[in-house]
Amino acid sequence: MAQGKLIDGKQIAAELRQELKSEVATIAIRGVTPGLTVVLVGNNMASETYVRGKIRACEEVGIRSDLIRLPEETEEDTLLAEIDRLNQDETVHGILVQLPLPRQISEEKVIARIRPKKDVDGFHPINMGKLATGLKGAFLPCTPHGILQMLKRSHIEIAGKHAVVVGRSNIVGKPVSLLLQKENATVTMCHSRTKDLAYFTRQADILVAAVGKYGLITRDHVRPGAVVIDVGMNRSPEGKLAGDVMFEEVREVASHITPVPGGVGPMTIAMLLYNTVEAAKAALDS
Ligand SMILES: Nc1nc(=O)c2c([nH]1)NC[C@@H]1CN(c3ccc(C(=O)N[C@@H](CCC(=O)O)C(=O)O)cc3)C=[N+]21
Ligand SMILES: [Mg+2]
Repeated sequence: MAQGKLIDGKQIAAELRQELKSEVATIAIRGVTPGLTVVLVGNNMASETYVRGKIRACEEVGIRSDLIRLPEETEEDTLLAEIDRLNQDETVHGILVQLPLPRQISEEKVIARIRPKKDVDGFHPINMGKLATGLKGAFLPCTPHGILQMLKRSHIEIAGKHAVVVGRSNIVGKPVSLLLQKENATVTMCHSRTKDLAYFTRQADILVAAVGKYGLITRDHVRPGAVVIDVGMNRSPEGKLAGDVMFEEVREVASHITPVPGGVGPMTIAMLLYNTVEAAKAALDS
């Protein structure tokens, strides 16, 4: 049986971290250590895992990381005041408030409060707006940027190709479609209200699945030879970490495919480090 090539996000992310490590060393000569502060509110099991991964990755490349833990019942004003303090702190180049937040706190308000220059997630409306209008100097959101890096470093051509994005979230679907358009792909966006999803996905040269629904993309959704990027983070019925794509059967028709775990996730973290280093460099030059 034919097998699509694995796009090894874990491996590519490791390469990126090595590149960033030498970049950090160069900045250190000028007396600055890039600093990332992660704010974690409440007790979310998945968030604990992700935050641990981010902090370990920072250590590896020489980025100083701080973790601020706030209790589940934290009031919105308390968190906003904490962000104000971090906005003022010159040793903090990047601020990341781990999502989701407890229900009493508006994520929208919190994201808007972070200084755009420290918004290493790329979620602030200023950064999103810059991306949408093609203005320079925006932090690119980490998952979409990571996907682009995986495609480029796997020598997959984007220009002129039909990219189909399933999912329209602010964090992945919308920004990845903008980035793919910028790279001259023809982009189709699908979502939960799309009728006959397979009709659209079967036309994709590059298929990005970013819905968060186990088993959404089957062999029947994929054109032979397509490149398949799986952004989903779900549990299979057996309790294993799995994406939106039925990996084994889709791999038999795809030319390239990303696994879960070991695909998009590690790239997201690598691009967070990248943005933090960029933030520190920008602070040096200002
Ligand atoms: N402000 C904010 N920024 C984020 O970037 C952000 C967030 N909030 N909230 C949650 C999501 C999720 N996310 C992941 C990052 C890495 C992996 C990752 O490295 N996953 C590993 C597996 C990890 C495991 O074993 O569970 C992998 O795919 O190989 C997954 C998920 C970042 N997020
Ligand atoms: Mg909320």
